[in-house]
Amino acid sequence: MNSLRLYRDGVEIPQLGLGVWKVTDDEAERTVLTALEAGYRHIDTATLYRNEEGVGRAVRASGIPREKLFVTTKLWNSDHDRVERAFDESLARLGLDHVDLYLIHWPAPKQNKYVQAWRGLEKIYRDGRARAIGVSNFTVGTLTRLMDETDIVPSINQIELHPYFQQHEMREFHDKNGILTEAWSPLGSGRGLLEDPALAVLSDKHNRTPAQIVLRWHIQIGNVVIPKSVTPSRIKENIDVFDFILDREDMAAIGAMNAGRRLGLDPETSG
Ligand SMILES: NC(=O)C1=CN([C@@H]2O[C@H](COP(=O)(O)OP(=O)(O)OC[C@H]3O[C@@H](n4cnc5c(N)ncnc54)[C@H](OP(=O)(O)O)[C@@H]3O)[C@@H](O)[C@H]2O)C=CC1
Ligand SMILES: O=C(O)C(=O)[C@@H](O)[C@H](O)C(=O)CO
Repeated sequence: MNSLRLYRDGVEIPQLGLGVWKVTDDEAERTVLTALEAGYRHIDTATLYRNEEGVGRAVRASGIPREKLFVTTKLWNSDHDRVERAFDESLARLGLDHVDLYLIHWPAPKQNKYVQAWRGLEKIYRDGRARAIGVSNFTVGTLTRLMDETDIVPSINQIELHPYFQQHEMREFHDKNGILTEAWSPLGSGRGLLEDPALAVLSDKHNRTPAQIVLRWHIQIGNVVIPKSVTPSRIKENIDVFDFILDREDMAAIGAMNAGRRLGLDPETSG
């Protein structure tokens, strides 16, 4: 499994992980165990997903040493002014004494508490209870304010990113500031991307599924990527993307799919 270096102090994040949004707590236990057995070592959950307990049960049942696993969870919008208590509640639900990555889930600019929330994550990081800290759904504006007003640069920004919504501006800003880009809804969240004819051509060329083509594209442009599936065959298929290469023509064909088509909420206006 490829890893990307997450932080200056050497924390590494597996480049591909399993996302579990919209997975029930019971389903999450089975799904995460299937993924760990398939070789995944990185799980992405959140307080919002209401499945941290199931993720924790799977982590313990797997028998895999904790230090071999990378667990991310996220601070929800309503907890921006109670960060340490919310973090303790997440650890308790997960049954863990630390997480590998803690994220602010959304900046929620209308409530204007994300700078205060980040200071709480800085303390959790300094106390060693999160090996790394980052953000999600931050924009150039909210990231710039965070970097101007606080001490630690976020290690990662998890944003909506897939062939229909390629986020060039954000990826360039991240690269300039040493922030990793992590792609949420990397497969287009089951809303038609994988049926795009351009992917069928590449699928035939490489004898790989459209999902594997898309995930390989993410890997080759340097994204951390967290596809979700509760289907065992797909969970296995999605991690089987490290033994083929998309050539320049293939990458250009996917690049041409960029349509500015956002599928999720707009960080500028939501929360
Ligand atoms: N920070 C944030 O605000 C957000 C974070 N996220 C994170 O990103 C993760 C991934 O995004 P998400 O929106 O869940 O969706 P994805 O883009 O990962 O797509 C998941 C959908 O694609 C289907 N699918 C998965 N693999 C395949 C395959 N190989 N072939 C065909 N279909 C496939 C799944 O079906 P099935 O499960 O039935 O197999 C599901 O319907 C989330 O789970 C969450 O962890 C997501 C949204 C927002
Ligand atoms: O809330 C929704 O409908 C979404 O679009 C998701 O982005 C959700 O807000 C979320 O943050 C999942 O991580």
